[in-house]
Amino acid sequence: MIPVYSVAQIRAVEAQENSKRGETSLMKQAASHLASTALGMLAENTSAEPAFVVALIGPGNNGGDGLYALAELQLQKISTLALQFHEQVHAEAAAAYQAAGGTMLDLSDGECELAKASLIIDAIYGLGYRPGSALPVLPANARVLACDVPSGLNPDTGVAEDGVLLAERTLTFGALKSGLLAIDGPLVTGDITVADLEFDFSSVEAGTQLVEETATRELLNQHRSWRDAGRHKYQRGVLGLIAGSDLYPGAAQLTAKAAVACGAGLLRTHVPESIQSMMALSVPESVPLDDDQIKEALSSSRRQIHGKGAKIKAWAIGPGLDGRTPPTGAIADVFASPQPAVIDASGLEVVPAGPSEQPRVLTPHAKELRMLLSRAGVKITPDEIAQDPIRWTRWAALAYNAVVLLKGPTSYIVAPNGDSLMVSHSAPELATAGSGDVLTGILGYMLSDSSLTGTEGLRTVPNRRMMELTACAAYIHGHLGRVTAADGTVNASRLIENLPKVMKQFGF
Ligand SMILES: NC(=O)C1=CN([C@@H]2O[C@H](COP(=O)(O)OP(=O)(O)OC[C@H]3O[C@@H](n4cnc5c(N)ncnc54)[C@H](O)[C@@H]3O)[C@@H](O)[C@H]2O)[C@H](O)CC1
Repeated sequence: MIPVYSVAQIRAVEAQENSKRGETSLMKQAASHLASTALGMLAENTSAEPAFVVALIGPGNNGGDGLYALAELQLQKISTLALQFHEQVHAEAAAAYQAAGGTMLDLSDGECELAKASLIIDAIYGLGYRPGSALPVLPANARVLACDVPSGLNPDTGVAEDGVLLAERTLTFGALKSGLLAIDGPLVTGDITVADLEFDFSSVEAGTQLVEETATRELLNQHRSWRDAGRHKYQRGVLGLIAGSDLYPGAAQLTAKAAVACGAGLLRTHVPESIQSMMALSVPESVPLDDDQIKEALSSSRRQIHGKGAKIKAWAIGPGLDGRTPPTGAIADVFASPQPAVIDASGLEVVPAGPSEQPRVLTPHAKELRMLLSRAGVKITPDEIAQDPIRWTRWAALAYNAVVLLKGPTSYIVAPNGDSLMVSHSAPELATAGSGDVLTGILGYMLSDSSLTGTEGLRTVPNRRMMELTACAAYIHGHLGRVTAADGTVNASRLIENLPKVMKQFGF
C-alpha cells in the first residue's frame, strides 16, 4: 500500500530535507526523475520526427524543476524550449538551462511552438497552486507530462479548474498527495508515478493508504493455501443474499449473478415470493432460503460456535430491497447474527445504528452516506462530503460501528477505529445502473470465503480484515470496469460476463 499525505505534511518533510540537503540539490534530483520520465515517454513515440520537448514554466520551484529537467534533456541532445508563463522565474534553474544551450521565451511569443512539441512538460504550478489562475490552452492531442501536480488541480482537495492541464502522465515528487486521487484528480492526472526522493516521512502519519494492484494481490493471498484446491462447495464461500422486491427485481439478480460469477461455493437467496421463479430461472445456481431456513442457518451458526457446522458464512443485504419497511422476523435476526455482512442500497435505510455484534460493511454512495449521517443526527451537504470524504465516511463508520466504503471515482474505505484506505483504480464508465449491485456480489462472496477472511466459525472477522477485503473488492470492481470499457460500452450485465476472467487474474 502507498501512503497518501496532505500538502502540509509534504511541505513539512520537504523543509526538513531542504535544510539537510539544500533546495537546489532536491530540485535537481526531482528534475532528473522528470527528465528520465520524459525520455521514457519520447521512446514510446512512433513518429520519425526528431524529439522536441517544450516546457511550460511557472514562477516557483515547480518551474525550477521543469528548467533543470530541460537542461538535462538539452545535454542529451534533445531539442527543447522553455515557455515562461510568468514574468518571475527560478533564476538559478533558468541560468542552468541557458548554460546548457536552452532557449527561453515568453509564452505569448512561443505559443505556436506548442503544436510542434512531441512532449509538453507542465511545470507551471505544483504544490504551490492557488485556485483562480489563468491557464494556457494546449493543442488538443498534446502529450503532457505533469511535473508533480497537473497545473489547475488543487493538490490537497482534488478539485480542478475547468482549464486544468490534462496530463497523460504525472510524475509526483516524494509521495502521493491526496488531491491526485480525490474528486477530479483521477480524471486529470493520467498514470501517476511517485519519484522517490528518499524523504524521511517517519515524523508524519499518512492520512490514508492507497491500495494498488500489488497490495490487492498481497491482501488476497494473506490466508490462501495449497489446501484450498481440495475444498468442497460448502467451504468455497456460502453467501446468503437478502434482496429484491416487486419494485426492483433486477438488482437481486445482478448481485446473485455476480456472486456466482466470482466462483462462490453456494448462493442462498431470500427474495420475495413474487420473484423467486425469476431468480431460479436467471440464476439456476442459486438455492432459495425461506424464513425458517434462515432461522435454522442462524441457530446452526451459533451451534457452529459450539462445534456444529453452519452453512451460511456471510450475508449480502439490500440490493433492490424495499427499504420502506424495517426488517422484521428472519431478516431482523440476520442483522443480529455474528456472520459478516455487506449492506448496500435499501439495506442502508434499515441498518441499525450503534454497536453491533455483526461485522458489517456499509457501501453507500455520497447521497446514501448523507442519509446514513442524517439518521445518525449529522446534517451535512453533498459538497461537504466531496470536500472531505474521509472525515465524513469516518463519522459514519463510528456511528454505525461498521466498515464504510464510500463509492465514487475514488473509493474510500474507513473502519470504526478511523483507519482508512483508498482505491483510485477505477473507470468512469462504472457510473451505470447495477454496477453497485455487482460490487455487492463480489464483496459478499469474499466475506463468505474463509480462505480470504482467514476465520473459521469460532471467531468473527476482524474489522481490519473486513476493510482490507472491501478494498480488494473495490479494486477488482474498478479493474472489471476498465476491462469491460476497453472493448465496448459498460453495463452491469457486461460487467458480470467479464467477472470470471477478471477474478481468475486475481488468483481465484
Ligand atoms: N515537495 C517536494 O518534494 C519537492 C518539491 N519541489 C517542487 O516545488 C514545487 C512547489 O514549489 P512552490 O514554489 O512552493 O510552488 P509552485 O511552484 O507550485 O507555485 C509557484 C508559485 O505560483 C504562484 N501561484 C500559485 N497559484 C497561482 C495563481 N492561481 N495565480 C498566480 N500565481 C499563483 C504562487 O506564488 C506559488 O508559490 C513542487 O510542486 C515541486 O515541483 C522541489 O523542487 C523538489 C522537491
